[in-house]
Amino acid sequence: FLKKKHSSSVSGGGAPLPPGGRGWPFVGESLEFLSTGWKGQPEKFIYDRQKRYSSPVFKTHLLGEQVAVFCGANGNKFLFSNENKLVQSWWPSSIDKLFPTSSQTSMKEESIRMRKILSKILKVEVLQQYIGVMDHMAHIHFAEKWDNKQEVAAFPLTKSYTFSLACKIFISVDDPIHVNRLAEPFNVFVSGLISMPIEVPGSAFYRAMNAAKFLRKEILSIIKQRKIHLSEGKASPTQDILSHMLLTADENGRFMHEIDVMNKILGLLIGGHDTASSACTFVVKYLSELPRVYQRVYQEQIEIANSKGPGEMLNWDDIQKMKYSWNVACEALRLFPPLQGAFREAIADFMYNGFSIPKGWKLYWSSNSTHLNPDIFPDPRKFDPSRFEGDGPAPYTFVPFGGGPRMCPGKEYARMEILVFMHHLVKRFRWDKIIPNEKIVINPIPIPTKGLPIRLYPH
Ligand code: HEM
Repeated sequence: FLKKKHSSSVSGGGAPLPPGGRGWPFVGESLEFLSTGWKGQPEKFIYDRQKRYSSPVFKTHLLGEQVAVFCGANGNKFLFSNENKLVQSWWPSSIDKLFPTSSQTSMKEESIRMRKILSKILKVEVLQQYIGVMDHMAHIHFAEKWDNKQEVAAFPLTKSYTFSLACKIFISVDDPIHVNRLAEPFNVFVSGLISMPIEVPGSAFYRAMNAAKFLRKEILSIIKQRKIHLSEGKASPTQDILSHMLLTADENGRFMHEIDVMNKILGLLIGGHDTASSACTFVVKYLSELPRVYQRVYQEQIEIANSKGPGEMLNWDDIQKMKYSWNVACEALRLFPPLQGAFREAIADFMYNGFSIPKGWKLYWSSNSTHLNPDIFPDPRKFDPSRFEGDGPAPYTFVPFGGGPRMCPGKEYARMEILVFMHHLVKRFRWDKIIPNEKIVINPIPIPTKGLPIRLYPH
């Protein structure tokens, strides 16, 4: 009884709108969009439509919004380089409601200001000082959760690694009881992020709102206590990202509101663990499948390990030496990008490729529209880290972290934590997958359905 809607193909100004469909009333094409991910093929939604409409931009209806999907390197370039000119960041309403802002200024101004502060705090010079902490935390993690085990499930463990790292480096929480108290509500919160924003008891969104309330209260009390400790000289101004955030002013000398600090910390804790744990999991998967790749990573990491004195921590130079390992991680990020893409909103009417894009439309870029394109990455399903040697992929084709002014501010942090993880893993073990063809789902990040159980063989 639900008839698919046909949409008009010409905008008010006369230029044609991009080709495409509207799908079903209310849900639009959301189910197809999400279900291709549940089936492990998120690229199918994009490639099917690109083929059907023979166009690098097509329109669709997702999450209650009229959306234009921009494809290919040119689409990425256009959206990334027109930030705050023709487009601005936009998040689905479920995310928006879970992250309210205290801001009195416009969304655009506020996000530019926040971005500047965040870039200052997550810049390489600040992060370098945490490599030793990451190394130490990784050591404890492996000693407690991997050593002396014959079999483990890699995904829950990588999640525990990235989450405990984030708790330590962002807010100096390292007591395992406290970390565990935060971990569960975080999982509930993340499950509600991409959901229908319906606040009825029992819905994913309702549970996420409750989890968010609890987490806000916890983080706010950590912030208040930290402020007191900083003023009394009992806490260090550089001990973690929270201290940096409280003490970093924008160019007008303004500090962040407590509420914004809380939301940013919440955002970092979320952005900073599920994505990176997915990346670590796929590194584990590919290293078990490809002994030659494993051997080269092992060689690289063992040379670094052997160059260290007893008890000497990894440092920034060591991270720079992990070139092959990073190429391997990049290839895993190309094949299974933790985030499939992100949204923007048109802040003016504009033309793209002969099509009219009306102000207010939501726009979407997707990493898979280039990552799995055989014209850009020949034999795209093949795992081949040499793609990243020399100059590497052409601009705007390899985009797991996005690009332009809104590129993921946690990229360097992620690189460090993934490489430190690889260092500890290969230094200790070889491993086999227990389930040879374990299914992968994308919901919304890619994960092996059974958590990637592996059998460990210590060196
Ligand atoms: C492998 C790991 C990661 C991947 C693949 C990844 C990817 C992305 C992508 C694609 C975006 C959206 C960019 C856009 O809107 O165009 C993003 C945004 C963001 N990421 Fe990451 N990320 C990762 C790790 C991290 C980490 C470790 C942190 C925190 C330390 C972080 C913090 C953020 C934040 C705060 C944003 C929002 C930025 C904004 O809206 O301006 N991410 N990330």
